[in-house]
Amino acid sequence: MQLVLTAAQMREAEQAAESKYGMPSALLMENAGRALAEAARSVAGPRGRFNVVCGPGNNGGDGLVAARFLLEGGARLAVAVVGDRAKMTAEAQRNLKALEATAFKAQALETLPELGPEDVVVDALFGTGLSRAPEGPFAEAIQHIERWRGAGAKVVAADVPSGLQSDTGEPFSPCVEADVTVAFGLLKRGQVLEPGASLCGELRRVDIGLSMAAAQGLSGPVLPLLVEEADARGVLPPRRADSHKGTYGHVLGVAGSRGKSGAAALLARAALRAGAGLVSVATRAEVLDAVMAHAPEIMGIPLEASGPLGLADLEPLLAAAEGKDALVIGPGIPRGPETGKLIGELLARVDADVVLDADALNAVATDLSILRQAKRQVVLTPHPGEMARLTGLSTKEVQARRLEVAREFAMAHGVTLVLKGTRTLTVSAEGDIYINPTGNPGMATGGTGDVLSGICGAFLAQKVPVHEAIWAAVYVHGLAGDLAARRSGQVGLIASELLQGLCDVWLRWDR
Ligand SMILES: NC(=O)C1=CN([C@@H]2O[C@H](COP(=O)(O)OP(=O)(O)OC[C@H]3O[C@@H](n4cnc5c(N)ncnc54)[C@H](O)[C@@H]3O)[C@@H](O)[C@H]2O)[C@@H](O)CC1
Ligand SMILES: [K+]
Repeated sequence: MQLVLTAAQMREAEQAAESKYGMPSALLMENAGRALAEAARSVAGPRGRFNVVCGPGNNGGDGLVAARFLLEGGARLAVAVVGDRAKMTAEAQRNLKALEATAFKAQALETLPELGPEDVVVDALFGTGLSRAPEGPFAEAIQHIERWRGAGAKVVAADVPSGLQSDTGEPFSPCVEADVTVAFGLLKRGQVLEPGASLCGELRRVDIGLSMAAAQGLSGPVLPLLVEEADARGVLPPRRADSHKGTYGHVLGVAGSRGKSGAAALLARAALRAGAGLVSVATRAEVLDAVMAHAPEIMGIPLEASGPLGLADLEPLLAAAEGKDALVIGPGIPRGPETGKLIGELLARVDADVVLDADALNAVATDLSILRQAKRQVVLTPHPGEMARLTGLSTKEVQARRLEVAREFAMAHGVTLVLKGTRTLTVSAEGDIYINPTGNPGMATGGTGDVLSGICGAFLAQKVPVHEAIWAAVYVHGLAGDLAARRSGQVGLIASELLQGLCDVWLRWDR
């Protein structure tokens, strides 16, 4: 897991490094610039040359340090300092002086050489201190960088692609698009939230000597965590030689209806592929055969009442839930006026963790107080539209404040919340935020949500503690999509291919 900070928190950490731990910022900058030079070298061709574009702040200072190291290493390079030299920060000025202590001189932007495919641009115009849209010479500098990139040069950004807002991931216009972004010390929000994450290209975090203790007790918003592959890989307990199907838990899916039997099948098959020992599906009697036709491993429980799910289904569902380790309610269910009440009764009485998805979310939106009455853990997996219904906000408002909206809801209602979308967020009932890096736009297709709910159910049934089970399920789901897209392409990807993708995940992890 990687901590993700705001620009203000990053400044605070840097100040703490200096005042509490004796790491002067000049030394941090030296380390940052050196790592930046190494990254630039790593993407250059054998005869590559370097254009280093520096701004007035400490980001420019990093660029000047990098230039000094590149020069020392014998690289062919040109450096431009954009803006008024008199307004540069003291650290940047000092590094300009150190660079120009030799015969080497920084030059005007317009006089930098044109670049081609072997070459590299170091973008050190703005970092976390960017406060408004770049204009005048700064905008021109970004246009130069874009042109060189268009000609095939690689762009290596110092900390943040210049023009990107490091707290939100939203770009100003213009904004640099980088091939590699070297993140100094700790990650910033704009590097992991889209569209910022894409504008960063490959993100390489480097240590710059910032004491990790400096990241403790920072003020401001809670620090989200970026989930990494090693975290997700370690979550499922190893399969012991002497285990049996009971060891891996029994998932009950309450899902499907006429015309939507596939939702139940995807949920159930995903739960099986995610390692659940047994999977049962409770659904309207008339569609049970259709659901079970998808996989002989599924066990079926017919719900004999008719019409939308309601209180008439309560007793059969309570009986079906006996001895189950996790329930997944929602994909493809027939929703009616009593569905929310039914779910409330189940939450209060069933002795298993419950995942609510799809129409189950819409059903509980009218009375959220039932969430607090739950006997065990509750997990909600809304997409932004469902989140809007749950909160009474517009989808646009949800998307504009994803972290905050998700966290407020999870804490207010005591649930684990998965807010789907690019960079899906998982928020624990305690308010811890996990940002997911896996997945791709090919997964924006019907049924992928049903697969996710099945994976969540399977991990819970395998007794993984809820706070880990869910961010791990989200990670695995996205990775399954990434691996499946290698066969089908993003355009061709369909939800049932995520099931094979899940197997690819287990093979990749030797599980
Ligand atoms: N403070 C430290 O100890 C360290 C800082 N580091 C670097 O410092 C960066 C942050 O440095 P700064 O806070 O100096 O900020 P930046 O270097 O990102 O630039 C901000 C400067 O540009 C000005 N500015 C902001 N937006 C502008 C615009 N649109 N047009 C024209 N001028 C604009 C600001 O007034 C300020 O002078 C980090 O991203 C990182 O690269 C690293 O060297 C590591 C150590
Ligand atoms: K930059």
